[in-house]
Amino acid sequence: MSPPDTELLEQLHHLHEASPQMVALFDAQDRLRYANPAFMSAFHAEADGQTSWMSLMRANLAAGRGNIVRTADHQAWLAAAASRRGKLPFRAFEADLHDGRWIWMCETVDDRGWMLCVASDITHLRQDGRALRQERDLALRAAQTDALTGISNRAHVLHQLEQGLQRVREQGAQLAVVLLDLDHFKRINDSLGHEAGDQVIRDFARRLQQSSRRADGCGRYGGEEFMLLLCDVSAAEAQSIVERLLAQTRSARPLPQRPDFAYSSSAGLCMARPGDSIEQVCHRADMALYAAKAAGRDRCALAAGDDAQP
Ligand SMILES: Nc1nc2c(ncn2[C@@H]2O[C@H](COP(=O)(O)OP(=O)(O)OP(=O)(O)O)[C@@H](O)[C@H]2O)c(=O)[nH]1
Repeated sequence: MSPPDTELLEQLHHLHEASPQMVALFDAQDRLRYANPAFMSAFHAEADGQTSWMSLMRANLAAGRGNIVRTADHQAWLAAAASRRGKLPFRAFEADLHDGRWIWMCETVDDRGWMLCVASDITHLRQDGRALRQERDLALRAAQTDALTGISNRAHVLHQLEQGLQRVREQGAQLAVVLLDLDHFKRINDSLGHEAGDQVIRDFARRLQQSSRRADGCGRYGGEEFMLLLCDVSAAEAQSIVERLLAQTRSARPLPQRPDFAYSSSAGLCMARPGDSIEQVCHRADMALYAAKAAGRDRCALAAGDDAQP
């Protein structure tokens, strides 16, 4: 091997001094013999040739800087870390620093026991992971949300209905399933325009959501049709919740450009039975909605059989 080229070594040294990577060299007695500025600032180290890894770590642990150690017993941690240190020709691991950084530390040990430590700041990887999770959450939310109203879409409210039916089946829970449909909505669209129609749909969606509790579910089922799922209520309790919603809807004036404009909604309510499928329960609620429309609209009708329940 040819003797080291001084110019090359100087260049290497110069780059290490300027690098954001943390570089350090420990001798066979584990004394810090070289540390670049990035390493010195991260670990509050001084490469004076006297400081050992153990004393450096001990000082940092006492001062709450350098590596974060998630155990109260610092002595035991130091002993365990020392016993692992320098035993393999190469080792890489991640570590959290008190300054908020997350680093990837690589240790290379030669056959004389000298150790080169090179650590990279990988905090951005964690942030990238967080951004990815946020994007996934947004995509999931978008897939469950109706774009016009911001409440659950049909697929999501049907998913909630499926879960509700499972609770009815397995736990004997009570679940009221309500289908609601805005009255004469075609007329609203035809006379005031589609944009006004959209405003009315949004107004109703907001009222619907306000009338459902955290455990309940609601969503836009179709164009001007909505579903409300009320948990742990009797038919009579569900009916009074729906009547209240219909009364609020009746007195709403959702169009600022037409302060006299009012609208209404009809509802069909049925109680889920153990063993009901989504189709069965929706069919009964739909029949009840049809009955509410036929009886003059702006009312809540109970499905046959549910009207006799207390
Ligand atoms: N503005 C608007 N209109 C919609 C939307 N989705 C569906 N519609 C309209 O809603 C109307 C529904 O009309 P119909 O099903 O005939 O019922 P209706 O006029 O409400 O009458 P009843 O239900 O019998 O009281 C249709 O004119 C659809 O075009 C929407 O997102 N925005």
